[in-house]
Amino acid sequence: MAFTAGVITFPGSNCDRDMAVALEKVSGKAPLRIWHGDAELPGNIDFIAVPGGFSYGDYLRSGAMAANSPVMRSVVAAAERGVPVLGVCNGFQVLTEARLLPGALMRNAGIRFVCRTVPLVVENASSLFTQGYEKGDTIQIPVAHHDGNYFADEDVLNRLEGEGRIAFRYGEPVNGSACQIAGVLNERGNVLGMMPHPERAIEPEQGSSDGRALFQSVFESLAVA
Ligand SMILES: NC(=O)CC[C@H](N)C(=O)O
Repeated sequence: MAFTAGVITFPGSNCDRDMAVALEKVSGKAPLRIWHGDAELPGNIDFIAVPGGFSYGDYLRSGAMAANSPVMRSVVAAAERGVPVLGVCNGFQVLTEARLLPGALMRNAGIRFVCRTVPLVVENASSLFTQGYEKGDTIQIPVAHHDGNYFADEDVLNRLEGEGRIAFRYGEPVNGSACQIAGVLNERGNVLGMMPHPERAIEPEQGSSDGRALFQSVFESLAVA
């Protein structure tokens, strides 16, 4: 496919390569690798992935320092132009800290790092990221985080619910997230943040290939855009 995707790398990112491999496997084209200090994104960028990891060692708050890096000003501008942006795990934390998504990711309710494959229920199957699923599908996707406990005030939670912006919910208790929220969309629907890692569930050898449909959805939506 003729799309230009990009994967951002911050100091401490550790899922950027996995994300790049997943994007290449699904689209057939290697994404650009973009460094956090690059203030300019290529003008032809069609899709941006903000990957997981421990940017800046999770100091201050997970994602807080990365959200203030030069590249994020361009990511925010691209999101405002309608470019699809996916934040996974630490990427989700970065997107909330950059105010592209509402709410915050707090320390897991059980205090421990949670690392296992969990069931996710697809709540919105009409977004550009989730149109490859059916509403109500339960998919198996790995999580690996200590700050995945989604928090937002009641007004925000009601809005997210009412506007169909909860993309995924956990199918079982994982980290204490409000309303079991695992992934949320922005108002326009072109930014998705999720704690589980779809890039780690691309091929059966990984234990699940349920994440593949998410990337396929993005590339298919770019094809008709
Ligand atoms: N895998 C990750 O992206 C980890 C995210 C974050 N550093 C946390 O543990 O909450």
